[in-house]
Amino acid sequence: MQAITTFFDSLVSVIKTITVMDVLDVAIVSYIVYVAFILVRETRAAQLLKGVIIFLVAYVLASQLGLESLKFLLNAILQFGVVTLVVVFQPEIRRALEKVGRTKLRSLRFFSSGSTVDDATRRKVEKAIVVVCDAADILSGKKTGALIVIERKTKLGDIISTGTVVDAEPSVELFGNLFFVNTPLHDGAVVMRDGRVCAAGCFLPLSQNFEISKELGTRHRAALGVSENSDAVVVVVSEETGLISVACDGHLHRGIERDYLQRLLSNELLPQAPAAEQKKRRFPFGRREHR
Ligand SMILES: Nc1ncnc2c1ncn2[C@@H]1O[C@H](COP(=O)(O)OP(=O)(O)OP(=O)(O)O)[C@@H](O)[C@H]1O
Repeated sequence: MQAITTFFDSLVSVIKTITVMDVLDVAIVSYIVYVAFILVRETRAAQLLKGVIIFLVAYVLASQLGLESLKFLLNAILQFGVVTLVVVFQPEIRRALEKVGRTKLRSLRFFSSGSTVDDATRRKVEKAIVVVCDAADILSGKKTGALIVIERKTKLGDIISTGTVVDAEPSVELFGNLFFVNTPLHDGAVVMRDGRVCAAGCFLPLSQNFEISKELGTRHRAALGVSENSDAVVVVVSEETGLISVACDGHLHRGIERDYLQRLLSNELLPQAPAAEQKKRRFPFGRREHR
């Protein structure tokens, strides 16, 4: 009984020393950990996170139990580990930092005041989405390979500069011409910006993801690559199978029907009303991922 009283006394005295700033401090750190977890949840960095936690637990145990050799070894790994992790996970770190950079205050729930895109831009994007879907459907039927990158907030100037500037209103005929086999611009990707076809024949970075299915060639790897390094949405039509796929946020969604493609692109590219935005999930019709 005496021990319990002493325990509660010391608990109360510890609680009394907690200030508002301590609570704020813990809340901020918890939020950062939560955001970091959300950012890495569906990337290969998630496995890394587990590895790091196991490593830290081993380090603490080694220190507590006085296992000096193990502690020395873990210490040595730790010294090189940080640099190695930064090099190996450079794409993930870059993407996470870009995501943080793209966060707008008003997109936080407290500041949310609805859509900021004017009606004219919205109509232009809506029209472009329909054209991209129609074109993808037709190219899919003809088994003509296509790669269409739709720029969002991350500017793709470095990718556009590898191709030829087109700057044209999108149309099914234009996409048909651009991807027609053996024409000068059919090799590479078309980049769209603000509802217009900005450039064609662009070279994209290939994905470094070693978990991608072996049956996927460089067109799909290029689509994934640009979606890993930016917030672009990429539509791919396979020359081999005619399948339509979409790469977004480092994920490839294969075998998509035209109508599903239109709903998906609308969800990703058109700002939602605040209430709808809260309900919105990425790829709301279920993940169709095949790697
Ligand atoms: N880094 C790249 N950037 C842009 N386009 C690329 C890139 N790599 C390949 N491509 C395009 O993909 C074409 C080659 O596709 P490949 O057959 O290797 O890929 P795939 O994923 O198997 O596609 P498909 O199913 O259409 O055959 C190239 O001719 C080129 O048009």
